[in-house]
Amino acid sequence: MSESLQTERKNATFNIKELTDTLNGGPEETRKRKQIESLVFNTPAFHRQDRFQLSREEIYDYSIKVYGELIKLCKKENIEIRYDNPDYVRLVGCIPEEIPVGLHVGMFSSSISDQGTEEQQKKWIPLARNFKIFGTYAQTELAHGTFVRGLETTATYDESKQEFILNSPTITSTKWWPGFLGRTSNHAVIAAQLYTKSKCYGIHMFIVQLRDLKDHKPLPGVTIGDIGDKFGFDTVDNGFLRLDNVHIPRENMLMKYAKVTPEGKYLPPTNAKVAYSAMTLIRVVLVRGSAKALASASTIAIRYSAVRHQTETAPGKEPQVLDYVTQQYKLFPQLATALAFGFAGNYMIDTFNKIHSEISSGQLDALSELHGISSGLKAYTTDTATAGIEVCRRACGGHGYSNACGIQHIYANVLPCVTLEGENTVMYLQAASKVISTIKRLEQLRRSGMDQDEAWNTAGIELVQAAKAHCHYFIVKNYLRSLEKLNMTPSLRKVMNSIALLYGNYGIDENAGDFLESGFMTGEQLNLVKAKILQLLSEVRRNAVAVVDAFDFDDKYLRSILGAYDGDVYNRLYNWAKSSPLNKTEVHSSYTEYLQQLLKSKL
Ligand SMILES: CC(C)(COP(=O)(O)OP(=O)(O)OC[C@H]1O[C@@H](n2cnc3c(N)ncnc32)[C@H](O)[C@@H]1OP(=O)(O)O)[C@@H](O)C(=O)NCCC(=O)NCCSC(=O)CCCC(=O)O
Ligand SMILES: Cc1cc2nc3c(=O)[nH]c(=O)nc-3n(C[C@H](O)[C@H](O)[C@H](O)COP(=O)(O)OP(=O)(O)OC[C@H]3O[C@@H](n4cnc5c(N)ncnc54)[C@H](O)[C@@H]3O)c2cc1C
Repeated sequence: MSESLQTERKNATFNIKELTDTLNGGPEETRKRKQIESLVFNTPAFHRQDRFQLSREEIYDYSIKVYGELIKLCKKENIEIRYDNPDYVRLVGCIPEEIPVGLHVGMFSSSISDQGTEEQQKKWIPLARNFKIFGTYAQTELAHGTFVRGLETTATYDESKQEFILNSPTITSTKWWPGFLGRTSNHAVIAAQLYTKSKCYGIHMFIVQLRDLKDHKPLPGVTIGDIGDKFGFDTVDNGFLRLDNVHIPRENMLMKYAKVTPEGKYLPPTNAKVAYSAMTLIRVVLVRGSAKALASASTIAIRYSAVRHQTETAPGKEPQVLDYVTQQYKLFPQLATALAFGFAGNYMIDTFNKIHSEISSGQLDALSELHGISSGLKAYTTDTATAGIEVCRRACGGHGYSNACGIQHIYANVLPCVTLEGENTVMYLQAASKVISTIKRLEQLRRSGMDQDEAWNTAGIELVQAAKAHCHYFIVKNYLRSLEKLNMTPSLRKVMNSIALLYGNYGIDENAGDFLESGFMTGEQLNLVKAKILQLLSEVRRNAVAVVDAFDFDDKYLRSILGAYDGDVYNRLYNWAKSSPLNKTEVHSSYTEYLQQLLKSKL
């Protein structure tokens, strides 16, 4: 155990277990979480020491093995695999890999339970829940992702056979990106333009079988595969799919809201946007996911900064890098942001569950509001978390560039979230319409003679800025309100208040121009904010390691040599390097192949 970390933990002014329980929702919640997590951390199949030295194919193979182990574990422990089952959420939450269950449960099954009729749910949900089928959610195409109304895949109703014919009419209509589509899934919920009696009724959702359940071979008319290597998400076979007049029964159209009768008559839904519900759920989940990812990166960087000593500030005195104010200014706002986003994630899940039950009972009024806030917060938290995670990685210096750091994999897994489930710029624009000052700008542009679309596009930059400000304001307000509601001992409350004040003041400092431009604050007041930040950094310094300890991430989840709980960084780093496949032999074969000839040649 690193002496520096021991001292940090001894100096803490609050009880770490109390904060862990507070963040988990109480001691009983902590107990349940740790009990469930121990199932994963004590199962060797879920962990590979050489995970970051595998090829793409080996990594995919490993992810499918983990998928199978997870399903077996859930069956053995009688944990129902539903996105609204807390034990299931705890279980998948401690597996730091993207595995197929996420899309199968979070989008494929949830689309059917949200938009399928009773009969359709009775037929398909048990098959999905018992993993008799593996599903994904195939909406995005090669040429369209954001513009859902512009998707080109067609579903044409054939009255004589009472079937839909699914077709990819152009190369650009090829489904492209859906997770676990390329090799894993044998079914998909597919978004397609519905045609009946030669009329188009827009995007609707259809259950389509893609592969044979006996030998997993693609069915006739189905061309399917992996889209190739990516920036990250290397466990995921994001796929492509082309459909050549694939016939499905009429009953495979999700018909809780919109319907097509056997005679081919289209019956519209009360709200066309209910078809988009699966996207909203994932956006809500991504808010909490961003918080967890930033908390993980903060844990690694702050522990490492407490262990790392660098540069003499006085003869013979080499301080911890965590004592440098610049290091504190990098890391403590990330820690504060992770806490703020955690509270925002809790709010979003509670709000989603409340509105979701209203929507399920047919009350659709709050759908638009839920869409606006979930889109805005998804964009704001994923943008901010990815940037903050990279700040944490850089704060680890040279070792931050080694895969032994562990932050790279957190970053690579969060980075696509700024695009998937709605490209962030476009998502901001879904919350901006609620911000008054921007509306005034739009009205001014309209008065100048522009039409709505032109005015909207011209005001786009301000719209996005307004949406970011709106989300930031919401997160600060929710953070303070959440702290007020929590029972905490005075010592813990003092620490949490300092961190919350740091988050608020840091946000003002980061956006000082907006506060000056709007006349909301003067230069003098902004200087007070800067002074307050310095004071808060020194307050947080004493407890920073203890606060990240309270997140209670197991070393097996963090997979970080720099951020391990015992802080034994240098021995671990040396052993990790020695285990690298490149060091298997004293002399690498390339020597005899190439270098030796070079040495001998008469160049
Ligand atoms: C861009 C918009 C938001 C709007 O598109 P548009 O063509 O401009 O307009 P529209 O379709 O006629 O809609 C305008 C209207 O529809 C509303 N709306 C839009 N989306 C939703 C929603 N989700 N819930 C509830 N309401 C929604 C909007 O608020 C508009 O309402 P309004 O007419 O103003 O009252 C929408 O199409 C959209 O969400 N695009 C992003 C596509 C997306 O998120 N794709 C995700 C694919 S699945 C995925 O990435 C999974 C990754 C998971 C993983 O890998 O783990
Ligand atoms: C790792 C990963 C996993 C994914 N998984 C799935 C999945 O499981 N299922 C699925 O269906 N899809 C999936 N997707 C696709 C994802 O949902 C889309 O990529 C995403 O919705 C963005 O759409 P796009 O790619 O068309 O980007 P585009 O919209 O083409 O974005 C390109 C640029 O255009 C800008 N832009 C576009 N429209 C507007 C506008 N109206 N106003 C202003 N600017 C605009 C954007 O801001 C962006 O800067 C996945 C993608 C990734 C990266």
